[in-house]
Amino acid sequence: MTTTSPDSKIPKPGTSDPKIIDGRAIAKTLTARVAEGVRAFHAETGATPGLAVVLVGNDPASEVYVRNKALQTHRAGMRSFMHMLPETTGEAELLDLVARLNADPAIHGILVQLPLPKQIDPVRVTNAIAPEKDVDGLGEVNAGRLALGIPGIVPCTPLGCLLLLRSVHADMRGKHAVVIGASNLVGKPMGQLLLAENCTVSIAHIDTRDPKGLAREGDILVVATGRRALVQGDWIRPGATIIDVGITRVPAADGKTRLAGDVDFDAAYPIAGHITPVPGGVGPMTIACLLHNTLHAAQLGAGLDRSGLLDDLRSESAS
Ligand SMILES: Nc1nc2c(c(=O)[nH]1)N[C@@H](CN(C=O)c1ccc(C(=O)N[C@@H](CCC(=O)O)C(=O)O)cc1)CN2
Repeated sequence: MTTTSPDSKIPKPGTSDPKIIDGRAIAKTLTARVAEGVRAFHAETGATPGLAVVLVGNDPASEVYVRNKALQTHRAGMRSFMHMLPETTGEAELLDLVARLNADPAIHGILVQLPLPKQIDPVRVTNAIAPEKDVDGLGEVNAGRLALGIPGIVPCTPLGCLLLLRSVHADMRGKHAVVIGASNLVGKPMGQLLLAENCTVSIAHIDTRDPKGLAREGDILVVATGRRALVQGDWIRPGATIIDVGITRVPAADGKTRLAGDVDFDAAYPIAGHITPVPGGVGPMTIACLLHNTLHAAQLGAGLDRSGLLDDLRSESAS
């Protein structure tokens, strides 16, 4: 079970601290708009968007994420198709399932939960998903479209981070955005999205000589390394906006576990202008954006293009 540490200074999301970017609240608004869009889609086409989620193995965190994805897919009025495969599944077997899902007209979106067991190449699998059903946006077609600035499906976590940033920045033009972490899942697509906002973008990775010095230059700092509390107060430019993508389960004093981010929240909070908490920041946005991408894929498949949902999420308070 997950709890918040009793001695943490992290204010609870929803307590209306203007410094805290409340991912749960923004995700709730997006999810409600997706549900409205699903009803309209059904009224117009008679069809219901369907999402297939594939989990290979029994990683406990992945099991929680896929269960939440199925639950929220149902709540948004869409159909959910779960495929739970054993840890020993071979790549050919998984590719065979992906091919069947590609051919199934009831399925508009396909997501293969990451990480995959070591005998399976994640790049080969994500590239096997039909680009129009690739709601994770991780295949080479959608990744290429993002890099070229052509409309496509955008990966869920970076898209969620962008929406959180837009809730506090009406215009990001000219800001120096520093991304710590260069993964295909978050860091690289995040860099592309920030570039599309006309930010000056730096991406730090494992061989970057002075990540702390680079981070201190950032008006915007997005941290996605999987290294708990890597970013301390002296990594942060005063007034910067901090987006913490990290989620690590750590033992808590009461014998349970709690979630911690890549940013030391208590050290960063007094220095930052705006900051996301963990939990309650980026995580809920990942699932809300998955629902958005599934509806969007269904709309495109039916010849309807209604991608305007996201633009409505700009906050009136953004400056
Ligand atoms: N194919 C993919 N695999 C993975 C992705 C992805 O986008 N596509 N992202 C991550 C995990 N992830 C979604 O799959 C994810 C992570 C966290 C949350 C979330 O809601 N977190 C909550 C806390 C939930 C809890 O109590 O555990 C929060 O931060 O508030 C949702 C989805 C890796 N794999």
